[in-house]
Amino acid sequence: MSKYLINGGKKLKGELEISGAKNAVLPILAASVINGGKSVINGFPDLRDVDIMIEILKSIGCRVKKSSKSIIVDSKNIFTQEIDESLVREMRSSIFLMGPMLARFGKIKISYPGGCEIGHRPIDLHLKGLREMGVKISESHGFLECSVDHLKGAEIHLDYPSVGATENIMLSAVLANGKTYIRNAAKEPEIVDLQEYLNAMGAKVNGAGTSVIEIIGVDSLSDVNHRIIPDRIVAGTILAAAAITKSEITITNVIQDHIVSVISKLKEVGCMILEKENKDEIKIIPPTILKPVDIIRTLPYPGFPTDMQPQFMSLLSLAQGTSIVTETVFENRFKHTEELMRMGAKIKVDGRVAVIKGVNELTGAKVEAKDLRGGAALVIAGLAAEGTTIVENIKHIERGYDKFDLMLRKLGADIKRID
Ligand SMILES: CC(=O)N[C@H]1[C@@H](OP(=O)(O)OP(=O)(O)OC[C@H]2O[C@@H](n3ccc(=O)[nH]c3=O)[C@H](O)[C@@H]2O)O[C@H](CO)[C@@H](O)[C@@H]1O
Ligand SMILES: C=C(OP(=O)(O)O)C(=O)O
Repeated sequence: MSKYLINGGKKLKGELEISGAKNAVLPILAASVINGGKSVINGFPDLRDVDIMIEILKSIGCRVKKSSKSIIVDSKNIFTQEIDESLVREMRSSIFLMGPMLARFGKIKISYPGGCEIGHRPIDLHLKGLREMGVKISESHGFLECSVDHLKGAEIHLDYPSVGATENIMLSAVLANGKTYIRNAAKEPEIVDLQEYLNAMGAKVNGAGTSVIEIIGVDSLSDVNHRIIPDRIVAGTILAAAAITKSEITITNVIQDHIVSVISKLKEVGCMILEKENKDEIKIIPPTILKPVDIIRTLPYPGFPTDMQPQFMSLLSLAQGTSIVTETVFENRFKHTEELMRMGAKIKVDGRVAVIKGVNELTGAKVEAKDLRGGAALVIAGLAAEGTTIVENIKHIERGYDKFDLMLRKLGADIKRID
């Protein structure tokens, strides 16, 4: 089991370029099966989840070439619509194959997906939307068997703006007969990136980034070349690492509009944020004393992202005063708190609310990553802690951060990956 060994207390410095977004590249890779041709995907992050998605694509007949610059997928010769169960269980995002496979072949057999245990994570909204487009779905022994003669456009209202359901419905609607409207759609930037990718292959999708998305079905799609947007969660994580270590750093390849809610909370803890004129660079100047925040409430975009909640818990553990964090998106996303407490943090959790009483210092300890962002939060805490921190089970962290140790070492951190 690999782990990170961190000697805390070192200041970070310098500049770091942010990688492409995991949550954009995963649905886009799944979407590459729709066109029956070539997709060239640039600016991708080199992650475990990306490799699993590539394995899935290869296992159904796609030719995939991954180099340091791009992933090229040729989906012409797909020979099966059954997705390997062991791969699907590795990663939640395998569910994104439903929409594209139904759009192209009218069928798919897939098991329920695995992934980080941050909540129950049902897929009822995905299935409801697909059923409204004419898909017949039978569920037995943990498998979903879906089929449709030809998808038909539909008016779909989501009870909750689910990111995955919005994307799966978009993906199935691009080749459907007629128009589809998704109302109460999720507005995350990764959905806008998916729209750009689909439209670049000839789809007609409008409105991504707002709560109503219109998709006009087309007959066929062509080859495509696309660059993935920067990862707003990696950007936020690095800014949080700078804040907790009181270090001035600059990040590049960041879209400031995508992290407004995170920047607003960094300002509340006392950080100065200098947004460079060319708009894809941010410099952070942290205060000498971190201030607590009254309220952080995770919400769908543009609200404060649930994927930044654990990292802020680490940060607020060292603030001078008491902060309150409410997790509204996932019901089980506080697993990192017990580990933070081993490092000296003072946190009380009651249901979906965590009360964090700032302490003067965190101390290095042996801790375990229980999920992706919770694991990143422990690394950040380790950077600021006195002494040595060992973060175990880092396979979770490597799902979402492209060489996290290297990234932090570039900024001067003392962190080593040990196999
Ligand atoms: C690959 C990807 O993009 N992952 C992101 C995506 O996950 P994901 O797409 O899974 O997140 P959703 O927006 O779907 O989930 C949000 C909430 O809706 C619930 N729900 C969702 C679907 C459904 O059919 N029924 C249902 O009840 C979930 O259990 C959860 O409580 O958005 C999350 C919320 O911003 C982020 O944390 C994840 O990083
Ligand atoms: C929960 C996350 O991702 P996923 O939906 O891939 O599990 C995340 O990125 O924090």
